[in-house]
Amino acid sequence: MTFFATADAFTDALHSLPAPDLSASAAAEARQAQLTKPAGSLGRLEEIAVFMAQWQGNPRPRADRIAAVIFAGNHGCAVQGISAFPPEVTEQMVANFRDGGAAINALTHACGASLDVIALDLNRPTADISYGPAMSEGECLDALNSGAAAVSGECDLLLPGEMGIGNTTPAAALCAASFGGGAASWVGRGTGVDDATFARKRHLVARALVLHEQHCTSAFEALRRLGGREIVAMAGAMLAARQKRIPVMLDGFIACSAIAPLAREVPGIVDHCLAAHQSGEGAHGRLLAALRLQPLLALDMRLGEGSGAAVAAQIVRSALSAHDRMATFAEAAVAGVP
Ligand SMILES: Cc1cc2ncn([C@H]3O[C@H](COP(=O)(O)O)[C@@H](O)[C@H]3O)c2cc1C
Ligand SMILES: O=C(O)c1cccnc1
Repeated sequence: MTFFATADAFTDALHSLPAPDLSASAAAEARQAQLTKPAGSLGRLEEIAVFMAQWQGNPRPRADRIAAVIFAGNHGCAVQGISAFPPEVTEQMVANFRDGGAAINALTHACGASLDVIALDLNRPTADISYGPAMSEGECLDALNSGAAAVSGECDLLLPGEMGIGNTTPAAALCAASFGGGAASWVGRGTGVDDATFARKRHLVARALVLHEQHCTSAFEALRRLGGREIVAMAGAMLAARQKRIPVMLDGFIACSAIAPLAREVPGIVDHCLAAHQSGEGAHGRLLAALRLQPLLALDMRLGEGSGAAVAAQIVRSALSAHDRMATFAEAAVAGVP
């Protein structure tokens, strides 16, 4: 199904985002004020309940149907040796996801989420971003549409994840093109690369920026030139979720890099997103700050796959359980504020 027929259609969608339902959030805030606890004592759990209410348009929001979707893609630049693992691991991990053996399988099981795995042309890597654009316009649109098509309307919370050996490199390039600072500010150790590989990554991103940075005048063009199919698909899924008012739990550095060019163009695109955690990838803290998001967790995870999002989804479930199940002062006959 085609959600974005052209680059302009994608840009138009980005510039006409639905607003939150403020009557639902006001009703949720009013309920929080009546629950049997001192005001504010559940801290950010209270904010999460109100956040979920305003996007679901429901003063008693639900987290029964949590959907994780992993997008997988391969990267032309991976042949330069920029990961601690070889590119064939992308496809092998897709098989592992389908067999149920990966971290994300265990973590979605723990939080009660469904898991879809969408492999995007794994035998056709993107072009090397240090030599030219990663994708043609048509290829970029295909990836955006694959992402958008993966978002079911029957979903309370979306957890976009990714798998793509080498993808911390295009992710760093997207961050630099979106927020400045150059390669040195954004390139990190990914799967745990040694010093020589780290230097190669920085060099590759610096070259890609020389080639593309001045042409990244729109979110679409940044995604097309510097992204990868799985990264672009996450961006498409995040935008489609917003169009359906489905809240999104952002995972680590790579998931956040997907929304970075969109946020540079329209900062409010992150309003329906929560940041699950601060990843161990060095630049993730800087990226969260640029997106103006406060992570829920800091567990030194640095995996991707949507793993941090699946852990943080349990916090959302806790927040909504308290919001829905607690008694009010009146119901419990507890003396409230005089
Ligand atoms: C076995 C394995 C499972 C993974 N699951 C996620 N990633 C993560 O590591 C990759 C990014 O790091 P880099 O840029 O250094 O290649 C992505 O595939 C990301 O999802 C994995 C990596 C490996 C090796
Ligand atoms: O934060 C992430 O998303 C991440 C970091 C390192 C490797 N893979 C993913």
